[in-house]
Amino acid sequence: MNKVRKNVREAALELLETVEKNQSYSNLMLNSYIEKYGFAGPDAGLLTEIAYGTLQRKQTLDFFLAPFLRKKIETWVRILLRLSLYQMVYLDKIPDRAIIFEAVEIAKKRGHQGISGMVNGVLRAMQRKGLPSFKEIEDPIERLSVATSHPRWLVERWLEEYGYKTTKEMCEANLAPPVQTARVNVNKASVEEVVDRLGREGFKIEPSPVIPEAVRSLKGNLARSVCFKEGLITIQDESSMAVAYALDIQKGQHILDCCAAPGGKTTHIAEKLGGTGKVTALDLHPHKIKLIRENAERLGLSQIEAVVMDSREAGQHFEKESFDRILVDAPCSGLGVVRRKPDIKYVKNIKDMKTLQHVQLSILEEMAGLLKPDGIMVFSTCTVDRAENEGTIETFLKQHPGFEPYPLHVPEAMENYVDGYRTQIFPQDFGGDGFFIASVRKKEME
Ligand SMILES: C[S@@+](CC[C@H](N)C(=O)[O-])C[C@H]1O[C@@H](n2cnc3c(N)ncnc32)[C@H](O)[C@@H]1O
Repeated sequence: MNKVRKNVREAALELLETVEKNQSYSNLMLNSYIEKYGFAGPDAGLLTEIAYGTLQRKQTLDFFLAPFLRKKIETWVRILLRLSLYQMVYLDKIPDRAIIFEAVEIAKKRGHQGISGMVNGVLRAMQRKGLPSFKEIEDPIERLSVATSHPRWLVERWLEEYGYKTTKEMCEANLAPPVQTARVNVNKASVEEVVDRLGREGFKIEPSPVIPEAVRSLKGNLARSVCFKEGLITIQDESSMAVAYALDIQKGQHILDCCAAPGGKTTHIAEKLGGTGKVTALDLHPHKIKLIRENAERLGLSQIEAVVMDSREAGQHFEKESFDRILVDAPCSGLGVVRRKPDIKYVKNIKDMKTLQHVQLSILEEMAGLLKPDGIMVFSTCTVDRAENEGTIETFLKQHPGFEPYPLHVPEAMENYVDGYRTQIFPQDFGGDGFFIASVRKKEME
């Protein structure tokens, strides 16, 4: 099928308008735009850079623009100004005159002469007069919020929960693009073999300093590698890889992964079982269960059974106390992954977090009955929020005297981040996603 040719910046404008209007997730939208307009290579890279960068720095760009805008402007014009300014300030490969020329052409096509003149005038004035300084913002909380483009309520919440230094480092780390990492399927190849093979495929690879079975890609998208197609690797963040360690897996065990799609952790668990035991993977949605099955097949992991099920009803389908280990990788606010999904920081709110905590507790509650005595249950989220993380697991422990904290197992390089039975990983710690992991044990006699 012939794809409609589209200019990269016009596509970026369209994508950002859709994200803003529908509050839809930028990472999903990006893939569909790349597909829709048939972008590849440098064009796909530039679209990603402009769309993510503009979204990531939205508040900062609006602060820069404010003194140059005299009246209210339409949303698409604001987005066009933001994405042009993003390129002028943060990308050094494209000359300003080319950026302004393109912005004016898009404005002409989309609007009338007046709008294109205004876009031209604003961008040229910014070029001439320079940008306002963050030093003009007296309130330190507001300054951090604007300079790092994190909503004020979130900065205030993190300041209260983690203090100024950690919050500032986290907000800054959230602006840096993540390094792509992959987990080696050690049942099929060693890390050295995979590093060597990916190197020969043209990728720039180094072994992970944090996770023994992981590699980092300094150049190239590993999802396009032959190693990926042959099931030698899985694209996964390093923090996420720590979760399977927490389960303290022994060969032959039956493990339940009750919020499993797309199966990043399910497949890691199965790899750790090394062809023994069984993993039962649940998720709410049939299309997501399909992803788990596809991943299991690609990796050659036959001991995974994926089932569509609401894990809050799992007690009706499985025998009581029938699993050796249970993973609750719960639905969460996702504030640990804003580097990958910048829209999260603008759309989530405290109400969402309370609702999610309620869901998390209902899932943990249902799972409690399915775990064998002496079994271990791990609760994890990809968020950074004390109430949602520590709050949920502490509430669970209070409500379930038959459970106790179990010392958290992590790879050696992560031991410094552990606090007894739990860890809150920040994006600035070793470059992984913000993640929370806690492990609890069911006492022998409940
Ligand atoms: C954080 S994601 C899981 C990521 C996955 N563990 C991985 O590593 O690839 C949470 C998942 O939980 C699923 N989910 C949410 N509520 C659920 C429920 N009540 N029962 C089963 N799955 C649920 C969502 O569909 C989503 O796929």
